[in-house]
Amino acid sequence: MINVGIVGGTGYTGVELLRLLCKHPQAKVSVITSRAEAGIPVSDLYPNLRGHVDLCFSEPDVEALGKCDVVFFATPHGVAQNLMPALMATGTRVIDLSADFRIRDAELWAHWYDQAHGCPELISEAVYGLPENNRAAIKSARLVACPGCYPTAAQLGLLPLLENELVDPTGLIISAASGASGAGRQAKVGMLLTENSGSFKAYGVSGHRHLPEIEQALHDAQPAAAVPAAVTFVPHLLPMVRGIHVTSYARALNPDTLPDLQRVFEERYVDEPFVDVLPEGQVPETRSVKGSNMCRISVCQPQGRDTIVILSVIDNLTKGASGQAIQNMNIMFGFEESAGLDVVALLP
Ligand SMILES: NC(=O)C1=CN([C@@H]2O[C@H](COP(=O)(O)OP(=O)(O)OC[C@H]3O[C@@H](n4cnc5c(N)ncnc54)[C@H](OP(=O)(O)O)[C@@H]3O)[C@@H](O)[C@H]2O)C=CC1
Ligand SMILES: CC(=O)N[C@@H](CCC(=O)OP(=O)(O)O)C(=O)O
Repeated sequence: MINVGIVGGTGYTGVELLRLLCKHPQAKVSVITSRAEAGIPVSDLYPNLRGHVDLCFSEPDVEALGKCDVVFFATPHGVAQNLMPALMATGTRVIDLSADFRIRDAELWAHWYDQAHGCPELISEAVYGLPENNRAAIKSARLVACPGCYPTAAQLGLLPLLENELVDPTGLIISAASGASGAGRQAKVGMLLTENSGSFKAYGVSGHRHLPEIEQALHDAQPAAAVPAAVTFVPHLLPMVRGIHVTSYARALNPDTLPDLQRVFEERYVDEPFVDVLPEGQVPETRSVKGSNMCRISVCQPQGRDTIVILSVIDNLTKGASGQAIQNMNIMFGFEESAGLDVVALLP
């Protein structure tokens, strides 16, 4: 049994970590932090955890966290990077759900996140935590940077095409939509029920901070990588709580010699416990992954034309954040990859 610490336990990804970890056969949460709720029992704030989590929130404290085998950061960007040097000096391993260590170029990070990076010296050590692409490096990592929610769904949809050099990497279009829990628990007017229920809109059209992360990952996916991947990424806000739906469009490089795409996807993910390629002709729904760590994908070539359409859905809080973080923990500690994650989606 390993001891787990969570920094940022009152947020949506923090409480999702607790929901899953309290049933994990080989991990026990022993420290859970919140500055605002320090001293309060977890079950007072989250009654679904009553009888499952017998802990109080505490102030973030490096000494207490350093006694854990692994610490999850479920904090806004800019937080993990400041605590990281002291925490890693204790020898504990770290899984960061925030964006702090996802982008290899510290200046690019500073540009998109509008602040200087507080710990550039550890960026090169961080391993990007998309298990479907990086399992071997995750296993031995001391610091794992979990992918963002949109980047997870977008990459899983596009990787098979880019890895096989089937599509033009410079003309990728990713149209994505997320439920409101993607924005976190902090009060924001735009996230009020009265502001977004019964309505649908795009945001971040001129530039969203997930763009450089997606481009970096898709560029890495190409074997030759001669041309940088260039993506048009447009996120939307869906009037629901959980779920991400991504529609990606990619133009075939050689439409006349395209292989059977359904087979390409099925073969790419045949051994993946958390990627489900749907049978030809079916489309994925967000409700089919709600509360689960699954990504469901379908691929289609409408009218046999040059543009390939890939649909991918995840739960932003599970495969898009906390479930994927636990999947990474399982890999790092040599546990069954699906330990604690064998959850069937909640439908209806
Ligand atoms: N929501 C989602 O779908 C996804 C989120 N992420 C990322 O995961 C991270 C957490 O997201 P989410 O759970 O939505 O965020 P929330 O805003 O819901 O929660 C943030 C948590 O961090 C704590 N916190 C805030 N500031 C600090 C600080 N300076 N020091 C220590 N703790 C702090 C808060 O508690 P307190 O202030 O009391 O200490 C709270 O528990 C973010 O980086 C987010 O971008 C990634 C993928 C998907
Ligand atoms: C609906 C909504 O607002 N979604 C958030 C998702 C960002 C997120 O979760 O941040 P990271 O994955 O980078 O940590 C947004 O667009 O800012």
